[in-house]
Amino acid sequence: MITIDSVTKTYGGFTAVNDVTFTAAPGRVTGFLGPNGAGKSTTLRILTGLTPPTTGTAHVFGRPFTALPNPALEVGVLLDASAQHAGRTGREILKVSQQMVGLPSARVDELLDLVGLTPSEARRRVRDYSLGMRQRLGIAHALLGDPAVLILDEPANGLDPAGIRWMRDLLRGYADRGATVLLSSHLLHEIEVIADDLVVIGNGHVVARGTKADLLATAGTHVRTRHAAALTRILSDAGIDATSTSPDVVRTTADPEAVGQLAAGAGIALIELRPAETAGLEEMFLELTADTQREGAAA
Ligand SMILES: Nc1ncnc2c1ncn2[C@@H]1O[C@H](COP(=O)(O)OP(=O)(O)OP(=O)(O)O)[C@@H](O)[C@H]1O
Repeated sequence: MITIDSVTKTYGGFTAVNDVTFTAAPGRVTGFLGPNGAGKSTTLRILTGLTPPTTGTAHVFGRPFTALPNPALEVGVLLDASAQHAGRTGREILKVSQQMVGLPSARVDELLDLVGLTPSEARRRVRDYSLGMRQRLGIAHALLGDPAVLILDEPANGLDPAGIRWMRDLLRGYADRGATVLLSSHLLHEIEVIADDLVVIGNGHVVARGTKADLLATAGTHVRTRHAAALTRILSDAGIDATSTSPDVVRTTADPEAVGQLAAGAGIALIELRPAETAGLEEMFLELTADTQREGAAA
């Protein structure tokens, strides 16, 4: 169980993480999403004791990470797959940790096998690893102590399609066996497929959190038109709840047929008209974080 309670982090006058609260529960994969610079890595660094919060608490199993007696046996962490000793071989990196944590030496081969690094790859120095191989080694390192909590920052980064599927199955298997899995990713499709719960962060604030099913099952109709403001006005005048969520998107509680008729009556051409529940994670993400998107900010 991971509990982040009212965590704020300021650097000088800049607030990187602002009153962030969420939990990640056992048996579930929690996806942590946000645009570049939203505060994901800072939150995960606070959670793993690398950065102190300015205020608030971040707990794993009810305690700060730094208070866990042998964290590697309880929490698997992958924050930066490139942050490994470049001059050591993959096997040596796992071996050092296996000895430090006090695990049987057979665990190293088990892990190499689990993450699909061959014996010859394991003998190569990490400086000669591809990004995907580093990522696999980083995942092996996180899983070494068979922890009940996994905290992974962009674990799919650099993996090929087969690798991404492998990782998805691996994390799903962990969660199904009762582990708490918290992962951040820019790969929204991956998160949409694997996550049970979502936390969306923008500009340091949590802008949405809940089960994926609840967050994606928004009732109503999604409309795209070059005349979003005019359509919103017409729907509102007809007593229908409608909001323009971005310059060319309108969300409304009316059904698609009613919206189509009102738009046709007003001579407004529609680009898209469909039930909102089919809207995917990408759309929800872009709408929720529209104010904080670099590209979207000027639109
Ligand atoms: N040590 C620091 N000093 C000053 N500002 C910092 C520091 N660390 C992070 N920040 C700022 O805090 C904000 C959040 O950064 P963070 O790395 O947490 O974002 P992120 O959501 O992980 O982004 P990305 O998806 O690009 O990795 C950014 O504006 C960043 O520049």
